[in-house]
Amino acid sequence: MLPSVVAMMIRTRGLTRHFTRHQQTVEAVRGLDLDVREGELVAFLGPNGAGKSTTLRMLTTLVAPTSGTAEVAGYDVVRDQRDVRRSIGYVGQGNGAGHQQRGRDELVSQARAFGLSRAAAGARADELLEAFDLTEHAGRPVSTLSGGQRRRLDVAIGLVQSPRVLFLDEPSTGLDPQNRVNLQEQVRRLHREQGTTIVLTTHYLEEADAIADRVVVIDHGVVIADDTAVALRSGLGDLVTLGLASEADAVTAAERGARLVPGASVERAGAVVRLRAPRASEAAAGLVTDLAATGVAIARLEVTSATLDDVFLELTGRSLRESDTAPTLEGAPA
Ligand SMILES: Nc1ncnc2c1ncn2[C@@H]1O[C@H](COP(=O)(O)OP(=O)(O)OP(=O)(O)O)[C@@H](O)[C@H]1O
Repeated sequence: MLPSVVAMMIRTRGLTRHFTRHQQTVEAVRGLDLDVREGELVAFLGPNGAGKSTTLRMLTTLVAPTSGTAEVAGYDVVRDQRDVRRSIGYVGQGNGAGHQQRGRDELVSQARAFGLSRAAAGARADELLEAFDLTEHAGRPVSTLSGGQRRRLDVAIGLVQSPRVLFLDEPSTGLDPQNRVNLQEQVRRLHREQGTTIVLTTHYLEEADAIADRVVVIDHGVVIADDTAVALRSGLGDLVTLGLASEADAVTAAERGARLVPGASVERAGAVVRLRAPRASEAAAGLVTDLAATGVAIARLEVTSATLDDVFLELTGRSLRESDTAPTLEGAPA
């Protein structure tokens, strides 16, 4: 029996997975506590090897937890594997679609595998082809589709059984920027129109920012931040960079900035001053006027909002863009 109402669509407590190979242990996921409500669109963001895929594979019953618990749609991922699988769609990394099959046939056979009649399977396939702009390519063998079209077909296949939760593992990796944006739009539309709970993994900062209601930042198998992208970024504040005509002017600007911008952290390097503070952009105009009145000439002014990469840097001391290499078994954290 499918519980129609569950308090949380996903609930994990102390979810942990170790891998042991050649007598070395990697703690891929370490004590994950996570609650995802029905209808949320959540992105797991983290560098390669952070534990995102392993988390997804536990939630989709593909990998058993070493310890801890996880429930999906009200079902335990260890005890109620069949019910979990019936409630979810899962699109793994790479292409799941068979290469010689035609796109529409692939969708129909998946739908038939889930027990739909021939007519209902055909109707569902057509509906999904339409939703993912694939109708005109429906009769082509999957091997002839472009990377973006194939990925959209993968996501469509994950939706055949109208799952309560859709898991997407790095859906846009390997796609060019245009196809990536296109896929993101389709995912957001699916979420908006159908209200499907969606959990996806990504190591693209822009993707997490653009697509998700909520960003769970994972590093070395633990959650290091969990909030909306806006809240994560605004927690760090805006960055105001002032280029001054001389070092002496920069010293004055740093002093005035520290006084005039509430809660600012101020750094000076030569003739450049950087101020970071919540809503510093609003205080920037007042600072410019103040400095002009003091006779300090500003050669350059730049105001930028924090990015998710700044958030990751603040939390870990590493840039997500730079730390994007997979740790080896030897290099993994103990
Ligand atoms: N089957 C396995 N055997 C041994 N180690 C594994 C296995 N699967 C994952 N790992 C290790 O667990 C850690 C977490 O891997 P995981 O794939 O979950 O990270 P990820 O955040 O999804 O990375 P990516 O973005 O590269 O997919 C890595 O150090 C990885 O090498």
